[in-house]
Amino acid sequence: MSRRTIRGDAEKFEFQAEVSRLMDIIINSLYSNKDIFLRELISNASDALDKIRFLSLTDKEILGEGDNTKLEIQLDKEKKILSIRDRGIGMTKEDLIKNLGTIAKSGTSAFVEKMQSGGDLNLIGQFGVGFYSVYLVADYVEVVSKHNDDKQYVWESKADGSFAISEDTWNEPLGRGTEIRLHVREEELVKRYSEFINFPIHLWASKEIDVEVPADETAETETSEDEEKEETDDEDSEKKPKTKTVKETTYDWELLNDVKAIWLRSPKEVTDEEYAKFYHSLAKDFSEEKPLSWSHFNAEGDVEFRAVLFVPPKAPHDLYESYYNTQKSNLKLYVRRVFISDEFDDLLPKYLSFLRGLVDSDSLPLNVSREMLQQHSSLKTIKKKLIRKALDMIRRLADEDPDESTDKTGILNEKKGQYTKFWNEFGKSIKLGIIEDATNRHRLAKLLRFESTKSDGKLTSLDQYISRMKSGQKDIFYITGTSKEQLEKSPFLEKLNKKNYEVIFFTDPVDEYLMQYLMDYEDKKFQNVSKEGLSLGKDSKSKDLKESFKDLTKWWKDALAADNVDSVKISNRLSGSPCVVVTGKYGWSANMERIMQSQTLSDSNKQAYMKGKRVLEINPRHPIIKELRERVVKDPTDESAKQAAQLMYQTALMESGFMLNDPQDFASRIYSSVKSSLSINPDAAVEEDDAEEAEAEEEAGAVPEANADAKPEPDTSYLKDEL
Ligand SMILES: Nc1ncnc2c1ncn2[C@@H]1O[C@H](COP(=O)(O)OP(=O)(O)OP(=O)(O)O)[C@@H](O)[C@H]1O
Repeated sequence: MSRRTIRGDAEKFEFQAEVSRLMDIIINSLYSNKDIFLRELISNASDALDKIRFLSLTDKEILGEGDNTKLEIQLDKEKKILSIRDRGIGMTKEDLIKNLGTIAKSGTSAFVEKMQSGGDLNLIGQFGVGFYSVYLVADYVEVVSKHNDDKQYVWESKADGSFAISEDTWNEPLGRGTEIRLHVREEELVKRYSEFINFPIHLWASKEIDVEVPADETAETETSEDEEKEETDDEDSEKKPKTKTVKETTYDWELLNDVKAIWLRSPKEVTDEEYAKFYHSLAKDFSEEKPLSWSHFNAEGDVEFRAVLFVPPKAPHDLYESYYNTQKSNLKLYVRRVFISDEFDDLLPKYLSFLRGLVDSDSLPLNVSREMLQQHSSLKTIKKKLIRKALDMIRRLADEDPDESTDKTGILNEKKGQYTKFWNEFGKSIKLGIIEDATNRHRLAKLLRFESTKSDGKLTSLDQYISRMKSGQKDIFYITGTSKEQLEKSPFLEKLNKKNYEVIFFTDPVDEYLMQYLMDYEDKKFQNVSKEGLSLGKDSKSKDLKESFKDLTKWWKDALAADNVDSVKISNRLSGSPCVVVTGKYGWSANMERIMQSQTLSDSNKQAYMKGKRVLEINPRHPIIKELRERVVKDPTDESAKQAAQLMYQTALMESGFMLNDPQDFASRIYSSVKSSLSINPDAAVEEDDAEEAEAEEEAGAVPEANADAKPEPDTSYLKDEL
């Protein structure tokens, strides 16, 4: 029995606020692709069937008897009610309250936000709130559910901020499972989305069939003249009993899908289109975009398994949010064709958690608990092979991309630019891989891309860098900072650019961590050009220069005693700038210091320790430096030389990417320098303004406006946890 009003005696509940907002958006949406609700419901039904099948592995009784043992989905439609029934695990009263309304998942508000900024409703399943898409087509929904541990209940809602639950005493008992009844606004129904669901889906459908019935008198008189003529021509026909064919409507369950397991087929027989469709149903990603790549293979030997891995076309919205805190793998594990879990975190390392796919193994036992399975020794082997295959697949993406090849003869094709696309979506994962996976570090480093002083605005690789190295160049040079534009102007690049050395730009905060782990590549060491140890070949004059600036460097070091400067040296990296501040080889770079200071929770003791030493490097050919040397040699107590030296140091700190400890001190030094260049008396005071003072007193009582544009702190929590 169905109705369109909420039962009066039902227990009423309010939807959690975010859920209610989400439903408002959905019910008022003008989205035309409304049939997505069906795939969400079929996918939920399939999940519920997976759950009961998994439980039945250890407890056969759980499936019950008769029809209850049939793991299937049924679609039925009468007038304006569409119902989808599964014999899955079902929901208890508490499940109904929690799952369908009162507990907002993390995806709820993320999805609401996305929708408010014009996001695509099609992505609803990826945010874990697919159920609510039923309100795209229905204005009243009933969920009848029976779980083995509870009685049968009905959940109902008109998406008006509340829902109601009643014990079900009027519907036919379901035995076990869930029936969702949609009271649809318009009549619509579809057959898609059922492909790749591993349970049979039956549709209660009407069929027109031809039936032979005896022809009666009236029928005969209605025959057309032509037919009559034919009949009289054909002598024999007159002797047969007269019958005619009429159309009759019958109802029956029609099987919609052919429950095939794509991974069991030979990769040669599966078309690209089938892989793309399989990916879409696996990832609940129903955008038009195809996966970037896939790998379908059969591993033999001690441990046997089949697997299909996909690189999605886009990174999920929360890929790097709390990267170190969540256990999330996107691989489905099957044992001998039976779905076991999609929460197995030990199949792939974290950094590859962006991959989608499934593994089906014959080498794992079926009748053990998930925990026991997690310990099984074969898993290690599976994981190792999966990583190899995944990295091969990513490498292939690069190899097949004509943009990646140095040989420019490659013809235009659809693979063009695909590695850049991959890199923009998942590059950070490759970097995290280099940090986390020592065994595959070299393989992952091959996949690394970056811009450099010679990459011409494009991405380039370490192999390409090496192929361009100057003869005699031993190290791979790089610099870190916030943007390429800022780094291009850095004084650290002056000499390197002049001498035509290539320097890599690393501008992602994670790059600083990356370079602590990536020490060398193909026997070449990495050298941060803002750190000590930069060698650009022998300079024959360096010894003499050092000697001739000894007075200045010693004097300057003493003058900066309070500033923690380790030494003052002649620089080999400067051309146009007078000086620069270099950090020690093993301490933090200026960029790293800035990153650490912006992290609210970072430990200040550790900061002081890691800051490492600072070296002021001076350009012996620069006129200011030459002048300073002369003055210092003449009179080491020269006050204006001291002032200038301090100001030069602070300016160099800034230019080298450091944050100043005391910006006020710096500003007042600049102002006195401006005064002297304008020939103003250094003691000249600022005039008083009576009118301004009076105004200031008046305004003191006013409430200041809140700053609505205040920018939130960047989220670097995933990095915090790394340390
Ligand atoms: N047919 C069903 N049988 C049993 N439980 C169900 C069924 N449909 C929904 N549920 C429960 O309700 C929850 C919410 O469903 P919803 O579709 O909104 O999210 P989800 O299934 O977790 O994610 P997704 O949207 O990706 O399918 C599910 O997690 C499940 O616990």
